[in-house]
Amino acid sequence: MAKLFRAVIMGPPGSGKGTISERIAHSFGLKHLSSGDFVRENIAAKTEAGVQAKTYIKKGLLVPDHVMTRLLLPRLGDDQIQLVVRWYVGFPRTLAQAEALNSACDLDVAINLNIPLETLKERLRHRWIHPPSGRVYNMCFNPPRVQGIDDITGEPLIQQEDDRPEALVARLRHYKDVAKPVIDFYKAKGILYTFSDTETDRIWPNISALLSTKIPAIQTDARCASTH
Ligand SMILES: Nc1nc2c(ncn2[C@@H]2O[C@H](COP(=O)(O)OP(=O)(O)O)[C@@H](O)[C@H]2O)c(=O)[nH]1
Ligand SMILES: Nc1ncnc2c1ncn2[C@@H]1O[C@H](COP(=O)(O)OP(=O)(O)O)[C@@H](O)[C@H]1O
Repeated sequence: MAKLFRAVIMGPPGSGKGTISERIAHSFGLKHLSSGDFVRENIAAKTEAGVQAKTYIKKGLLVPDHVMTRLLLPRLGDDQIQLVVRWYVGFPRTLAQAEALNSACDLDVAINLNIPLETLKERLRHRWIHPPSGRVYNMCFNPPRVQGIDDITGEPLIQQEDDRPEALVARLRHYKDVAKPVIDFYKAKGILYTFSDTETDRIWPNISALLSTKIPAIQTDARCASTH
């Protein structure tokens, strides 16, 4: 059986999970599953879970674990996401989710982004997204070519409801409380890699170097395993 590479990227809202995942997708050809995008798809499609999730997101709260795990666990084995590499963004976010994921599969790497609070607030004030694709822009860091318009499709960009300052402070405070046990969980497993900086451009080379050492080895194992 081919060995899968499985990784998660964790960090508070605005820490760069989406931005770094785009770079990983581009450099390593790995697709990812983003729990935030998935929640937003369910809200837009008005599924039962989406309707439930919306009430929490509007208040800047996490969606409860039983809703998240019911939504996401069936998708984690979805081969359309990736055959050899699975990359999860924004999940798990609580210890209960980490334990649920752990009983479904083993992870190889857990990346933890540690970014100062003031930097997060400043970034999210300027964040604009293209909901259908999940593409993220920042009016200072990576602005679209035309203000308010997605570069690829020409469709309008929006500011997310939960990036409003009232929801934001609650989200950032809550993140800190729930993330600590998850970080400790992965530290105890010996797979935690923490990156601290105010700039994605300074963090990215270190993440890229880490993945270069991990992914080829695992993909080589996978090729060997599949020939025996
Ligand atoms: N100024 C600045 N903005 C950044 C940097 N890295 C990411 N951003 C922007 O900050 C916002 C939050 O990043 P995002 O990847 O969406 O974070 P996530 O919530 O963790 O997925 C987005 O608007 C990004 O374009 C950076 O190094 N500097
Ligand atoms: N794993 C999760 N557990 C609980 N709620 C989640 C999870 N992933 C996403 N959400 C909900 O969806 C919202 C948007 O998620 P996301 O796009 O990852 O944004 P951010 O990292 O900026 O909070 C979160 O603020 C939260 O309410």
